Amino acid sequence: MSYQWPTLSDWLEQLAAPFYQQGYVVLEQAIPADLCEALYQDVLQQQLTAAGVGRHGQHQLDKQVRRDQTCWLDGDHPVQHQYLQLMAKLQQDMNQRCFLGLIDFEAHYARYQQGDFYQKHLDAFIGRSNRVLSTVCYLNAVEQGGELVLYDEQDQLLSKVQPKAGTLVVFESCRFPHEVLPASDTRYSIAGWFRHNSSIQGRIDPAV
Ligand SMILES: O=C(O)CCC(=O)C(=O)O
Ligand SMILES: [Fe+2]
Repeated sequence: MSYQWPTLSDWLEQLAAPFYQQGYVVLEQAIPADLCEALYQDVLQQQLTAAGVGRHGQHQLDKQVRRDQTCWLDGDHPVQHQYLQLMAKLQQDMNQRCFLGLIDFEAHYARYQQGDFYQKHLDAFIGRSNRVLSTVCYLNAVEQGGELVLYDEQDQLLSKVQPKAGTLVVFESCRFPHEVLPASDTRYSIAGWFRHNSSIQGRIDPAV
């Protein structure tokens, strides 16, 4: 896989323009091809563990809801740091253009193996989470299965995304229900969330 990555300002424009119009964007070839390849090699080395639902003591392993395996990104690791730096640029730009007040970004690698899925859900509920924008970046191409399906607020199908290395999806966390259909081929991605700074009942990031 190789492609020419645009200038930073073109990149930001390609993401921001559709996002501003519709609250979500699906952009192919959205991270540099060599970075994508390095992240893919990196995730293959990681110890991934079964993902849970909820946080802060309410963390549950719920295999009815999701079956992926995850590992949080760590800014001390050079390749992961590069990805986080790129997302920091996006954060800055989103704050300037859309006044979102994002202060922070958290992200994890995820692996969906054959049969793994994530049922339809929202990443945040108004007043119950600091997650503002959800991001998913795909690290490998899959022939079939594992599509991300995005719905609108009326539960109408908006977009079905076939994972492809370098594709980035960004959407408003509390607005778009979405699901991951059962994977056939093993599928690697980075799911991340930009957050803002309101504490809710004294906690910075309660369960979603
Ligand atoms: O991997 C995807 O396409 C979406 C994952 C997701 O919805 C999540 O981790 O919350
Ligand atoms: Fe999600």
